[in-house]
Amino acid sequence: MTWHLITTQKWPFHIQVRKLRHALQYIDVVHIRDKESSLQRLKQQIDQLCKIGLSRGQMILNEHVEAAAAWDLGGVHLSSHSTWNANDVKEKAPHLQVGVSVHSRDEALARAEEGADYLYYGHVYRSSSKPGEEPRGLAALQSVVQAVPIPVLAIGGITRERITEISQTGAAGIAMISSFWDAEDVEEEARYFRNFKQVNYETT
Ligand SMILES: Cc1nc(C(=O)O)sc1CCOP(=O)(O)O
Repeated sequence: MTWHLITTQKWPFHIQVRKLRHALQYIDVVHIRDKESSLQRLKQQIDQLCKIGLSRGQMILNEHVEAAAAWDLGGVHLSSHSTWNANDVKEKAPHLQVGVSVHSRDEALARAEEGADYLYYGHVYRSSSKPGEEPRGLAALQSVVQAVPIPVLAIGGITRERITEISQTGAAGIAMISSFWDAEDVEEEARYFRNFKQVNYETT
């Protein structure tokens, strides 16, 4: 299972850096998702993450294709209503991994066709980040996983208790906000997800 940790606006960035520092050894990918900050501010944030030991290759930037390429990050993640598509990103910056958020099977098929490297499908469970919106559920996740030839990561309301059933759908991984950032012990939380990933690799 791939594990993406997504940054949040709920906690100030310096608090997120502090939390990340504790969990660093267990973290694979940090998706920097901040729709408000300037590019200058995002650059400062990325520099701070580098300083605590994350590599640029471990970072995915939300939406800012040119910046992700210029700063030599591992990838870019596009929202479902992005003005970019994966094909255009690949033409501009072939080395960037391109992820796209999708909310239906048809969207998933279209984004895979356009050349996305991976998808987020959600929200699978009720999520405080999507208040009042009905979750799409595990069966819908499984149907997307089966429809496309690229990895699908589950997003929305992901917790420890749910990752076994998520992995049973064939999903390639999980992406999360709250259950990491709001955990009392972020190191323990991160260790759990990392260990799950390793167990899962061994058994599949
Ligand atoms: C950023 C995001 N995208 C979603 C989608 O369905 O596309 S759900 C979501 C929020 C995920 O946050 P949490 O882990 O706190 O539920």
